[in-house]
Amino acid sequence: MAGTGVFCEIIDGEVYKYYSEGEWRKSSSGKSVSIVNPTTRKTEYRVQACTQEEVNEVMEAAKVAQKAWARTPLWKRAELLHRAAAILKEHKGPIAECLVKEIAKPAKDAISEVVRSGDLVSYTAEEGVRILGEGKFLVSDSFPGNDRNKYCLASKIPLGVVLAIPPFNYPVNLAVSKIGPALIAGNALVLKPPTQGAVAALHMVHCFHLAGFPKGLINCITGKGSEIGDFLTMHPGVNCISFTGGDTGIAISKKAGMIPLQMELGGKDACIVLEDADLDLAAANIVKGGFSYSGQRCTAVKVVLVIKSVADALVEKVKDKVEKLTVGPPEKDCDITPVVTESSANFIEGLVIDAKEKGATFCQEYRREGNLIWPLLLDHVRPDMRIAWEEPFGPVLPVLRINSVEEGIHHCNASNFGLQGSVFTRDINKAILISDAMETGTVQINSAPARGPDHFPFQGLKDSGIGSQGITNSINMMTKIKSTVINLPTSSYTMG
Ligand SMILES: NC(=O)C1=CN([C@@H]2O[C@H](COP(=O)(O)OP(=O)(O)OC[C@H]3O[C@@H](n4cnc5c(N)ncnc54)[C@H](OP(=O)(O)O)[C@@H]3O)[C@@H](O)[C@H]2O)C=CC1
Ligand SMILES: O=C(O)C(O)COP(=O)(O)O
Repeated sequence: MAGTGVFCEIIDGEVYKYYSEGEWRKSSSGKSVSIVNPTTRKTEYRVQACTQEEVNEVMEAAKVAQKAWARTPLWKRAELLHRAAAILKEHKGPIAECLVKEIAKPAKDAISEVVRSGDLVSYTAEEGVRILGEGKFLVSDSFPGNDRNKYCLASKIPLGVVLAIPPFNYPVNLAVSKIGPALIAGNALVLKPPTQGAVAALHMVHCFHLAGFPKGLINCITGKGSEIGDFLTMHPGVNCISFTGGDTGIAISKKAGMIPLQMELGGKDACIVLEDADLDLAAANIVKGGFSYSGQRCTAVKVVLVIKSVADALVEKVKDKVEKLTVGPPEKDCDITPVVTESSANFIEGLVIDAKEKGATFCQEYRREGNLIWPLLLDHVRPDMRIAWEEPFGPVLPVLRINSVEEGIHHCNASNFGLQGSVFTRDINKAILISDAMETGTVQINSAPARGPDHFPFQGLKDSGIGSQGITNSINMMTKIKSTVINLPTSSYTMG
């Protein structure tokens, strides 16, 4: 059970502690932030509302710990990460329990998130050993006018302190996807978990604590992003920010100093279905892509663009599958569970009402109880409706009927987002041309958008992000190149 057994030291009475200098502490603010269970809409947990002084302490501790960590052999860093991954998986039960209660993630998916996180950390350790264990050796005579008298040794060095800010929908997985790469590359880390999901994240941090990482190397500050966010992201002690979330990321990128930024933001992933598509395959992927975790994934299918001649058939197949989705509490492992907050449910409802007023066809009756919204397919959506462009982050999926592939590509590229897209066709040549034309970070051919497998590059264009994630890219992003040039008194040619 959460907060008990090996986790008993992370809680004080009713309030979870924050993690600083290798210890679980109570904030001197005397204030806490409540986490409301999306299903019961009652306070489930409380976390510390950390102060600016506590942020300063954590940054100072991280800076000191990083220096020693950078001198720790790479294989030892990897060994500790493997240990943390094993502990994380061993304690998947209580961590998943928090995900169910804090963010209403269906029970099975909650377990999968923790297991996937353990695997991610292990893979990161192995990949780090491979890619950080080698550098580049360059010689000068390949550039015009130079003799072979300079040898350049280029290697990857840590950045310093990485600030990691994940979103509510993957509070554990999108935290470790930042923590793992930061640590293997020799950085220290300050985590600011999302408020909804903070307790799951604190349990995950404790697994790193139990693995025996040095004091101060990993830290976790809790509190509302709107209150301590700016202080954290503009803190002079931060050398890199890795953020996943919504528009907040755009604001952060404008305020942050001259430091590397990794931003994974929103998406409006389009699914283009051509007349020659396997409609059963397309329908299955549209339902899985559009409705898993109730549509609260940045990579969810968020708009279907289907060629008119096959639209009736596709909509019918999707509708049949939507009607089979189970709706209810996450504890019962239902497909559709309550969305994360009441304000999120209100926002989704606003998009639905707008579509209704402008004449969209409702394939199901709209139904809502509290934060629970029944899955809804909206047909005959037109570009003048908000839902054609905005990201509901909920179980509501619009279908736009298109006359041509060009119209579909135009709609996709007119969006300010550019995360992923997908295309369904049996013609691989057409699929490649469409993929090239879509202004998105990834295009999936004959499958729904998805971030994983976690070692694949994952990036958004336009307002969907800066830089690229995926294990290898994140490790590289959290390092700098350092060159040492050996200047020889005379040119030297091997075997020359
Ligand atoms: N591209 C991707 O990989 C993903 C994108 N997303 C996008 O994220 C959005 C939903 O996630 P959500 O968690 O609500 O996103 P938010 O942008 O609201 O929050 C993300 C994180 O930022 C924190 N935060 C809030 N304000 C600040 C601030 N001023 N400074 C620093 N940090 C701050 C939040 O903390 P707190 O909770 O305390 O407010 C949370 O930890 C959707 O738009 C979705 O598309 C989500 C997942 C993945
Ligand atoms: O946070 C998200 O929504 C993602 O990064 C998507 O991850 P997924 O494709 O594995 O659900």
